[in-house]
Amino acid sequence: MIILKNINKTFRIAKRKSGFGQAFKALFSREYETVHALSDVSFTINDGEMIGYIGPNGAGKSTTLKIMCGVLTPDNGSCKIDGRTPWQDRIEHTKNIGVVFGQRSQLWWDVPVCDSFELIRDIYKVNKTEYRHNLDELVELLDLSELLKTPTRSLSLGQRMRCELAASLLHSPQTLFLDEPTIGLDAVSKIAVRQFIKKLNTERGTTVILTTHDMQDIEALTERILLIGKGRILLDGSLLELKKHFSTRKTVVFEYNGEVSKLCDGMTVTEQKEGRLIIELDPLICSVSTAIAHLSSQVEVLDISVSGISAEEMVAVLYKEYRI
Ligand SMILES: Nc1ncnc2c1ncn2[C@@H]1O[C@H](COP(=O)(O)OP(=O)(O)OP(=O)(O)O)[C@@H](O)[C@H]1O
Repeated sequence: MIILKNINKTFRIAKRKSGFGQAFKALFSREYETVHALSDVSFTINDGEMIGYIGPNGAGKSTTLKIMCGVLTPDNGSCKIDGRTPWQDRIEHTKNIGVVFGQRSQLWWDVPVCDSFELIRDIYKVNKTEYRHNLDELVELLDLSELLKTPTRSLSLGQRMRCELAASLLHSPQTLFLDEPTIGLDAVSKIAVRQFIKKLNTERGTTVILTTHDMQDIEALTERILLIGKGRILLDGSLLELKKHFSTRKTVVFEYNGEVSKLCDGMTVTEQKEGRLIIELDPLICSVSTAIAHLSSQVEVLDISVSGISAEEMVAVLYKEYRI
């Protein structure tokens, strides 16, 4: 279980004006400014949950993750992960977590992937049987057999990300922190990585904390989202409930034969051509079933699809609403 209570973190940054004269002056007297990266951040995550931790650039996501991993110490507040304080019980804590930072690598650049894995086994002191079992499973699930003998520097981004995921899981951690795990991946690799994370959560019960700007990751993986903006937690809720709350309209696409002569109140046409009609519905005025009945009475309906707000649209609304 992860419990964060009133975590604050500030960074002190040296201010420097441009120009050689100012650079020289800064050698003798420096001015500093304080950045409040996290302000009173509190939340609880239960074992086996998969959380989407979202917010705009600079909101404080990576800082929170680094505190939870024990890399950064907060100014004050408490963080307990399975009863341990990450920055105080670092060795014991590290044995129980896996971390993937999409922009950084934990693999040794010039050595074959399998050698990096062996080094990780040594660092984490994973016993041979457990290592063999985990490696076999990960090689199969992530399709790594062709990659093990390749040096990391020769891997494509998607191949490296699959190896990074495997590296973070060789010691069977109970909690996995993922910071933008699908950044820069092509569509096929993204789907493979998402499927793997989902499987890990359902089959091994691994707790997953995922930060991403890719709302398709959120849509595919998480049921609960935590929204952070300007260092403060602004919202903590179920993705489905949020979507329902923000879904003030529905989009219905009709494929049909014939002539649509009239629409009813609450329907707005966004596109109409060659037997295809896309309408936006205001559900308070016109329900989906009313719209279907109304159009079916005029034309032969061949196909219908209904969609609500996407996670992407919802997050755009949220960011606007909270002015972050
Ligand atoms: N080491 C550091 N030194 C100084 N300021 C920092 C440091 N790390 C983070 N910050 C500042 O803290 C704030 C939060 O940064 P953080 O990296 O946590 O944001 P983020 O939500 O992960 O952003 P992104 O989505 O762009 O990765 C930012 O204003 C950032 O400039």
